[in-house]
Amino acid sequence: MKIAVLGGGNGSFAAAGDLALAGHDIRLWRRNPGDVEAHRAQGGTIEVIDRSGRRDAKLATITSSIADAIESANLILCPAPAFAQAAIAKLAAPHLRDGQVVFLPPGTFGSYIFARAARDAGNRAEIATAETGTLPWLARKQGTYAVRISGRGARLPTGVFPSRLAPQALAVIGRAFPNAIEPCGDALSGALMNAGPIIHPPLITMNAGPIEHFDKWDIHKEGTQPAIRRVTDALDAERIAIREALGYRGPHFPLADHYSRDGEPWMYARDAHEQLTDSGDWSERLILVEHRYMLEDLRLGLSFLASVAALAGVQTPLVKAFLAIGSAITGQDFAVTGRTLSSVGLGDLDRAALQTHLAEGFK
Ligand SMILES: NC(=O)C1=CN([C@@H]2O[C@H](COP(=O)(O)OP(=O)(O)OC[C@H]3O[C@@H](n4cnc5c(N)ncnc54)[C@H](OP(=O)(O)O)[C@@H]3O)[C@@H](O)[C@H]2O)C=CC1
Ligand SMILES: CC(C)(CO)C(=O)C(=O)O
Repeated sequence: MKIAVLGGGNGSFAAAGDLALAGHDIRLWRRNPGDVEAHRAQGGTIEVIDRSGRRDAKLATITSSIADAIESANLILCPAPAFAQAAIAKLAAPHLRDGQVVFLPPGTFGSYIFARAARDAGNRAEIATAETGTLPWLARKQGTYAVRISGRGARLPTGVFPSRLAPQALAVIGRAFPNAIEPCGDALSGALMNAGPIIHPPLITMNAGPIEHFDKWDIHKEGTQPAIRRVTDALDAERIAIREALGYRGPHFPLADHYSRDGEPWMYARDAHEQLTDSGDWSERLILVEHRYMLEDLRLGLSFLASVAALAGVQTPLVKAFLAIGSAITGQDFAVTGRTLSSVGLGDLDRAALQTHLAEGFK
């Protein structure tokens, strides 16, 4: 299948490399022409490192023209941080065509931002946008053209906008992720599966001391202690309460299952947490005020959860507490700079009107 992969971070390199090795025709788009030229000069490959060893994946195209990347792609994959979505969506919007599917792993409701950008660009093509709860690869770049994959997505709960197009959209996405895609309803349900805003805020704020003191700190190894896990579970309970109040059925993919040795498997294979900590790749230098854990998951992810909680009538004391702590750490008011239903253009809708819009799309 022809797949456009947008972005140049860990997730985009893992996606491009892994899907090329699986036999797909990969068109990688990056914003910086210099990075694209250098990658072409290197030969246009990505070295994928995993339990099977090291393999070179040859990409079909590497380009800084998003139109070229998207043209004739069946699936457009955007594994970029949520704060990049609006800019990328605006560039892609005029070029999207009937039948194409845009998939954001994960999304923070970015699937709606892509759909609205197409609409705002006057593009009336019948496209579907979709999102799931995590990146289908636990991945860190190892140098400029190599990426280590420590785990892969096994179950990807996926919501689609508009949800009336879900059967067609999920069939396309399923060709790239065989046996992993699980329909979870509309795009808001997909957004409410996102694990990043649950796992990262407690890890980075409760580890703020060691993160700032040491050159490198592994938030998943030494940084994941029982008190933090208890807070993460309580924060996750707020996310699940929002889902239930809005009528979304389970499974809700509680984050606790990610750490568990029995019970329901989570989104990655059962030993993923151990694989991740054993890799050593998450022993990182984190600049708290700049890192995506703060500016993506805490600022955008939790502010979005807070706004949906308000619509659903659910109390979310921990969501609010972490937003306040994040704002204090960064000196930025996340109530102003965050993502909300209003900031994506849905502030005027009540619950029923929102659910109809998510099912039907733009008229
Ligand atoms: N990595 C992982 O293991 C996991 C990641 N996730 C999630 O997956 C997503 C991707 O994560 P990851 O790849 O690690 O993140 P990175 O921090 O590696 O992504 C950064 C990349 O995003 C691209 N980017 C940033 N801003 C823009 C922009 N305005 N326009 C175009 N491209 C932009 C840049 O590409 P360029 O270099 O070309 O400029 C940059 O290299 C995030 O939502 C993350 O939370 C979830 C679970 C695991
Ligand atoms: C590995 C994981 C799931 C937790 O930090 C992640 O989201 C990341 O590295 O960005």
